[in-house]
Amino acid sequence: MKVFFVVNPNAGKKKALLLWSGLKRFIDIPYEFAITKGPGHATDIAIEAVKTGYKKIVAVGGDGTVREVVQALAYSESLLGVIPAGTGNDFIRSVGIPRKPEKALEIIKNGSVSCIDLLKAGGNFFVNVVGAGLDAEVADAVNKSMRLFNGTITYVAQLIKVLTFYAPKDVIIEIDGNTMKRRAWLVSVGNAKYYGSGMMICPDARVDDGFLDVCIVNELSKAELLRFLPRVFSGKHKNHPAYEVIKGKKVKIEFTPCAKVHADGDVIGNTPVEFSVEPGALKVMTSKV
Ligand SMILES: Nc1ncnc2c1ncn2[C@@H]1O[C@H](COP(=O)(O)OP(=O)(O)OP(=O)(O)O)[C@@H](O)[C@H]1O
Repeated sequence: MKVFFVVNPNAGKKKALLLWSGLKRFIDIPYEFAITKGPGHATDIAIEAVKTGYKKIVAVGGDGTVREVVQALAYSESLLGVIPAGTGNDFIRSVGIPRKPEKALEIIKNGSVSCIDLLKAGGNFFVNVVGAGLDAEVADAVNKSMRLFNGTITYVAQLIKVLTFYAPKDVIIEIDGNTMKRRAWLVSVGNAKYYGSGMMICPDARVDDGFLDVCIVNELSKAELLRFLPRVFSGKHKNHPAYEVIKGKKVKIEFTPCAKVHADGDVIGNTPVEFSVEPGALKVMTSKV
């Protein structure tokens, strides 16, 4: 079965091409590849590869590259493979794809196939976590910042800046027709567990359970929030009284005043927003789920 690799040279702070050059000598199966030329190109390449009949399409990049390739593979018979070459690589953490490129290549050659769910919003598919509120506001500030320092320093600096003006907001959340009102810092909707380079915001989310995990960080003081957030890396935040999880298939979120919406850390608009789960919509080459 011939394999097609979609390589994003911009991924991993532009180190993905070097990684790909090193990996090529380990590929002892028939394959073709293409290098992306800019945002959105990975989707076009993957659509063409599916049309041409390739059954295994491999994203060589980070979560952004995976997302672009997934737009072409959702509900198709073609399998997604991933060679992690990005910065955060959050998707592979949830589906059992190894971090080391050579080991991830083994999965492409001999791995098993898992059917996983996708998140859908506004006609687009997402693999990890979407949501609205504080985290989207911080993601926006980070993406617009000069990024003079490493990821964590930039994130913490922007979080502190955002906290000078941002406060919890009233939110109406509708999950499968049931409406609830909260005052919350943020609402995350997880297909998978991780976003933001290893933050386990939805620790109980499973990519193959047919449900979304709606995770709410309810109102707490700024001082308590700053103690809460570091615990998200280990998942220990889930026992905090301000944290709440509800599983569902269709979710509507409406903040007052409106809040920014993110998908895997990229701002995609403002609330109100609707998300749904697409059960088993993607076939992935993996060692386990
Ligand atoms: N040739 C290119 N030049 C510039 N940008 C590109 C090119 N090809 C793709 N891109 C864009 O690069 C962006 C970053 O890719 P990706 O998310 O895979 O890497 P990353 O940000 O390093 O990893 P992660 O999302 O896991 O942190 C994507 O938004 C994609 O659209």
